[in-house]
Amino acid sequence: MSYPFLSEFDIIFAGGGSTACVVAGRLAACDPSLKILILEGGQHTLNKAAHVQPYQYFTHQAPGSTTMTFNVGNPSPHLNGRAPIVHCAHCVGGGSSVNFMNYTRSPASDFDDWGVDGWESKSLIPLMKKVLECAASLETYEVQADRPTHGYDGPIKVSSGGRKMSISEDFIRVGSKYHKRPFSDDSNDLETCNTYSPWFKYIDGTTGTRSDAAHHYVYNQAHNPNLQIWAGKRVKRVIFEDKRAVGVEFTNDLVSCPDANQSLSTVRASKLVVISAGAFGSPAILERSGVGAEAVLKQCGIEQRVNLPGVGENYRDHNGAFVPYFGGDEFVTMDRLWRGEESVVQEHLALWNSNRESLIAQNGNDAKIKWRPDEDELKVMGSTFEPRWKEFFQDRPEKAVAILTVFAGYLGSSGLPPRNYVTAEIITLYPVSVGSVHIKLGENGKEDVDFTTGYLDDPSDIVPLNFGYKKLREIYRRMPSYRGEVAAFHPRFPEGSAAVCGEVAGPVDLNAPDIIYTAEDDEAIEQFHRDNMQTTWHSLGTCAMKLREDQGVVDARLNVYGVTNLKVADLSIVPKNVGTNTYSTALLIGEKAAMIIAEDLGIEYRL
Ligand SMILES: Cc1cc2nc3c(=O)[nH]c(=O)nc-3n(C[C@H](O)[C@H](O)[C@H](O)COP(=O)(O)OP(=O)(O)OC[C@H]3O[C@@H](n4cnc5c(N)ncnc54)[C@H](O)[C@@H]3O)c2cc1C
Repeated sequence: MSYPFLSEFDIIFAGGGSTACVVAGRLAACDPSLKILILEGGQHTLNKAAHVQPYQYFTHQAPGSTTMTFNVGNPSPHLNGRAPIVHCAHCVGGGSSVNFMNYTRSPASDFDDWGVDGWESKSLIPLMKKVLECAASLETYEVQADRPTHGYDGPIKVSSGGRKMSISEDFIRVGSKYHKRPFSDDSNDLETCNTYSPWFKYIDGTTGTRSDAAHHYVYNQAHNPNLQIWAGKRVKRVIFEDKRAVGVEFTNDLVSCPDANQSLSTVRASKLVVISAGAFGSPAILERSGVGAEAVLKQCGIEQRVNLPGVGENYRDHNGAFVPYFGGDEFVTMDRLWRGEESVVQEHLALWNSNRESLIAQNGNDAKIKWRPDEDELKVMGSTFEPRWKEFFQDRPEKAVAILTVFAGYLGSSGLPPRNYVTAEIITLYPVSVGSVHIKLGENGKEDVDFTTGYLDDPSDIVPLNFGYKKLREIYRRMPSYRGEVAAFHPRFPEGSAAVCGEVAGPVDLNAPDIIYTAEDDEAIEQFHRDNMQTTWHSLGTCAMKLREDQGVVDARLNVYGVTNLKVADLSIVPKNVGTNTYSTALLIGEKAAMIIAEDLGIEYRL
């Protein structure tokens, strides 16, 4: 069948998020004559304050936001019947344009665990720092000089952000004393964990702006007419001639352009189609193109082109809980800015425009521990976690069970009274539970999503959350800014319990006894997490790079099995979870994908 193609490009990217921008930007820089098109469902982000000014990151989660897609999961008995909502980005630059900007890297061994040729840590580390003659590194690490695993000449800037938060300094000081863990100034060296450390950010230390993939890989090549971004365009499916991908079909995106017509257009790709629509978008495009499991396609009335039952399976995320506390009035938090108090915003904008030592270049989150339990903690965590500890963590000192941190400010959308808050956060890093994301035909005959998060399906997954709640509470109780718990957002402890929450005058002594929790209290914490645990926005794995017979979707060179001229490049290819906030992994996959594609197309890779 032949199609009336609108125009022709060498490479078309279906989706213009973090990874797509890296790949497209690198290829365009290597060969400016290459005709590249990025089709992105969301809108442009170029120089828009909500994307460029770091402090605004949480605005993207507001109800009605058009820069996010709100994916509603199926109700789960492990979440007390709740249907969890997992957001993903919907704008040029994808997650890199809306994320919290926390700079974290996984242990090098995570990549070795994938077991995929060419993706071992020894092949990937050179992409993070400049050791390859032909390539620049992906980051410029502004916080410390001469660190062997960091890069110093890449487009993505890593700094400590604007004005430092004293609450985070207290977290490191109190945490390391009370929790008896050492301090380290770099827990992102691909190995170190279990230390109290500063948490650096994807923020340019000179300009105070977000270091996203859109501005730093693609928008900065606006002089090249061969690199085009068409925003507000939703890719429906890949077009094939026999088994060869030759283009894509797209329409106006209903969220970005609600009034535009919904007619379909096609563009031709003479060399390659790269699906880069993230963990939700990429499997959906494959399934709409007839690549996937028979039952899924049949339910949607789509003719199967390639039987790939792994498409949409292997969904993974990290598990998070955000718990607010009252903070002392005399401490600096992000609350007044986040509430939009005009005088404070103007004051900090003026600072930002002059010397950048401003809260505009902050996310309120300057410290963390990548935590591993010690013997005593493991005893308290009990037998439900023991098998998981022994099988995965025990002999691997570089693998953390969770990240514990505090935000200086209330990170939530409930209208709390205007005062100072601190939010404690736990992110568990290698949950066992796995979910899936597929398209389905909704009751109205329109396409819908059939999304199972898998959250807390495995009994071991809730244990670190429960333990982390108690540990973070003990740490924060000892910090100078502590003024008690915002009870409505904590577990409902029974009346008379020593754990009952509420406002207090100030912190307890560093050596004060820990709160003793009864079995009933523990049950309240368990129920709290089943009712409230949430995504950490680290969705991945749904087009896994594995052997085809092992439910793989792409091979080690990112080719989709069973067809030609079609690759996937984004976090959906990650076969096993990574112990990190995932922007670093998306950047790395982008760098690696660019080299693979250049090699495939015979382009000299020199930057
Ligand atoms: C709210 C939030 C906070 C985060 N915080 C951090 C953090 O602090 N630190 C960190 O390291 N990581 C963080 N992350 C994670 C990180 O940003 C993501 O893991 C990463 O950006 C994913 O990259 P990707 O290329 O796989 O997908 P994305 O960047 O999500 O890109 C996919 C793109 O494809 C587009 N798309 C989807 N379907 C279609 C279609 N059919 N047609 C056209 N376009 C389509 C989407 O609109 C999107 O722009 C956060 C993510 C979010 C969402």
